[in-house]
Amino acid sequence: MRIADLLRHWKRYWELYQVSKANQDTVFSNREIDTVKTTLVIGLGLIGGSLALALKKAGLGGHIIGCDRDQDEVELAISIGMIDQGSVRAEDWIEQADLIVISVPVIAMESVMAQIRPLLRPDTIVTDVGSSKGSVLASAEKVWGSLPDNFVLGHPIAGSEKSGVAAALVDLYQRHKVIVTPAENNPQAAVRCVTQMWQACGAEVLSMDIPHHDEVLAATSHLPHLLAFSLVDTLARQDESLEIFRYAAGGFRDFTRIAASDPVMWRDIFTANQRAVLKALTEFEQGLAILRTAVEQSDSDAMLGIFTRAKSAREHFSRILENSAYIPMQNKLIHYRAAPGGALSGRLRVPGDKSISHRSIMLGSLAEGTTHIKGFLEGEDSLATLQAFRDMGVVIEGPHQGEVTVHGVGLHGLKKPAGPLYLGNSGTSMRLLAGLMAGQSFDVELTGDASLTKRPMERVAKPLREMGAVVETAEGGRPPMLIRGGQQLKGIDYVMPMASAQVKSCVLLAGLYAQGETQTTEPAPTRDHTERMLTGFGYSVARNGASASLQGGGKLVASDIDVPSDISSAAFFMVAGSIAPDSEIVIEHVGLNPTRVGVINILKLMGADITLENEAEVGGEPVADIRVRSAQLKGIDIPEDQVPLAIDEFPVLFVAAACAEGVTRLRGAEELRVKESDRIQVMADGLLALGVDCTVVEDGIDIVGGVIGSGSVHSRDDHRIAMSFAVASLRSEGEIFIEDCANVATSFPGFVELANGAGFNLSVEDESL
Ligand SMILES: O=C(O)C1=C[C@@H](OP(=O)(O)O)[C@@H](O)[C@H](O)C1
Ligand SMILES: C=C(OP(=O)(O)O)C(=O)O
Repeated sequence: MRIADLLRHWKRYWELYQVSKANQDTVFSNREIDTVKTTLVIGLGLIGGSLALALKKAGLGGHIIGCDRDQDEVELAISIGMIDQGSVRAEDWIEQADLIVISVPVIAMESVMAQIRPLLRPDTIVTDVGSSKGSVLASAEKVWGSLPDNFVLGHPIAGSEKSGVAAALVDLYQRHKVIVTPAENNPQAAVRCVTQMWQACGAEVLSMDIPHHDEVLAATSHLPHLLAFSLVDTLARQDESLEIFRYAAGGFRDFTRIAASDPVMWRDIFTANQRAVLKALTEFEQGLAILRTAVEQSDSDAMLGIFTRAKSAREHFSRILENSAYIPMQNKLIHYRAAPGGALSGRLRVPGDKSISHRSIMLGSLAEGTTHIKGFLEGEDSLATLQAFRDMGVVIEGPHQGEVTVHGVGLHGLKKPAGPLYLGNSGTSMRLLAGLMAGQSFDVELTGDASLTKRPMERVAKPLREMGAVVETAEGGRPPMLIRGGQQLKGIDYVMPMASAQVKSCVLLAGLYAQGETQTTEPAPTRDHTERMLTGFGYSVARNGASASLQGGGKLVASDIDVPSDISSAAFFMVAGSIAPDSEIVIEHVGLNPTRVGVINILKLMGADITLENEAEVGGEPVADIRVRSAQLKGIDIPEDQVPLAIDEFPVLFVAAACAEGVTRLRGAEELRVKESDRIQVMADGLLALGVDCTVVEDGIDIVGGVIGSGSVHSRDDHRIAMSFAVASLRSEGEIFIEDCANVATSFPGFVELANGAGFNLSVEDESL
């Protein structure tokens, strides 16, 4: 199994976990576990013993009886209060048990089942703890002919290298996962009972089918154990006195801890899950052979590729476990509580520009040579782009404090990814990648989170099809997008129906792979980072008024990139510094590309006190420090030509409008309705909840400046909405509670710390699972 597959499995775990979590209330509305008066645990090892302890502690399972083939273990279990009664003869207790848990090694399951069978009441619920489910099912089928209705297979993933009653822990299952693998004939009530039993022990219960379970476990648990056993054994054989272990460093200890696990149990597991383990082992051997060749040939690129991919996968995996990665965004539940008031002061630097960060990875990957990037935005959106290129075989080092090194593979060097490219919350990633993927030789599927899945993709699919690409979308032109490889694209002259830099960039990037000239003409100027960066990478782009064009078939030459701070992130502090009384701040090194400065123009028209200092040009993009002082803002009619130049800044501009004297009118901004949320409606809902008078129209809004009250607002999956209401608190009468703010990490990691450092008063409430 490849790393990408593993990650997908873990992601699936989380999805399943979400489902099980969501079902939890329903599960607990029918408490089958409460009807259990007698529980029989057969096998008092670490797993069975810990279960008995946890059930006792939870006061569930009624009378707990424990059996073990070792009389001493039974006596010990009784003496420490782990069980109420017990013996070495399970058959003596079967008839009285309402719930039986078979927690013996998989190899012994069949004989225990044979013991149970003649005495089992039809209404008794049975479950097991075997770590390979196919073999347990096979044993049950051998004993009963088919799996009894009330036998629900399960597997707690909470092993340890220790075993026996003495090793049992009352909290072994706390925050551990248990997988149940229900069969079609299992009644809901039986599945619920087993689920409730594990949940009562503190476990998170997931559900999956048996073959899937066995493959996931073979790859994530059985294979690592096999390798640890083998490595230690190999080294031990090399040096009979075991002298070598004296010098063993932490790496050896970390890697081989699990080689101290119970040999008999593991022999049984490998016997029971033989097929899936061998499959995982074959894939591992293939991976190892590739690495071996890389080492033999001193192939530095190949080694770096493997190591950086593995490092990023491992970090990603850790973040999943810490519940902080973007992939399980839906699992993160963070709210902001914004206390009213505050004056801002000091100098601050917001993170790197998101649009430029995306493009630096894309062009760096497709260039010939190595691209060094500084100031890269380590936000989830640009990291999604980075991961997508790693998934297509590009070696990317970093990011380490904003530094990234991309080992370009050339325009035709990408490899087919092992699965769909997951782009999280990021519209830019999906639309720009769609253009690039249209020119590849392989098929690709582009997917994203719930918010991205609602966004329109037909706007890029249509011109791509005109170029000869084969693009499928889901209903209504939404993601996922399936892009078929191997098509010869031809250049088109595309007159864009909407002002969108993403559409323009998509078409131009597809144009790199097209025969002849590709031209875009936009109805209004939009950000031109693609055009600038292509030029910086040695690819000629002709620009003529609203049109940009390029010839297909050229090449990109690696170029170093210094990403300026993101004006879209700086905008929150521009508005904050303007509306908070007695404030003066400097936002350093902000990118001031003329196609992005609408927010400054609009705020100045409203009377903001904004001045630029230290103006310079870095890597083809103008930058400056922005000084902002408090000012009394006034309502204006926002000039329509500024709309595309400030497209991402409107949520926070609406907050400025709410603090201004008079009415601010916005028109020609229907594009706001198809961002991460419908930004017109969602902002209006929040402003109204805070007592601000506003009226929504199809393409804009009228906001009457006045008093911002207090209350609760919702981000609706949109980072910029969350941050905008945090800014509003600087002038609110009371506290603003902002629901669902984890998405802020897509564009502005560290927002809360930076804002509080400047004078905000935000606290974070974490309701993550
Ligand atoms: O090209 C880009 O990097 C972006 C273009 C804009 O989207 P549209 O092209 O949909 O307006 C903007 O909203 C987005 O945050 C980034
Ligand atoms: C619209 C935005 O981003 P994207 O389209 O990339 O999701 C944004 O960051 O405001």
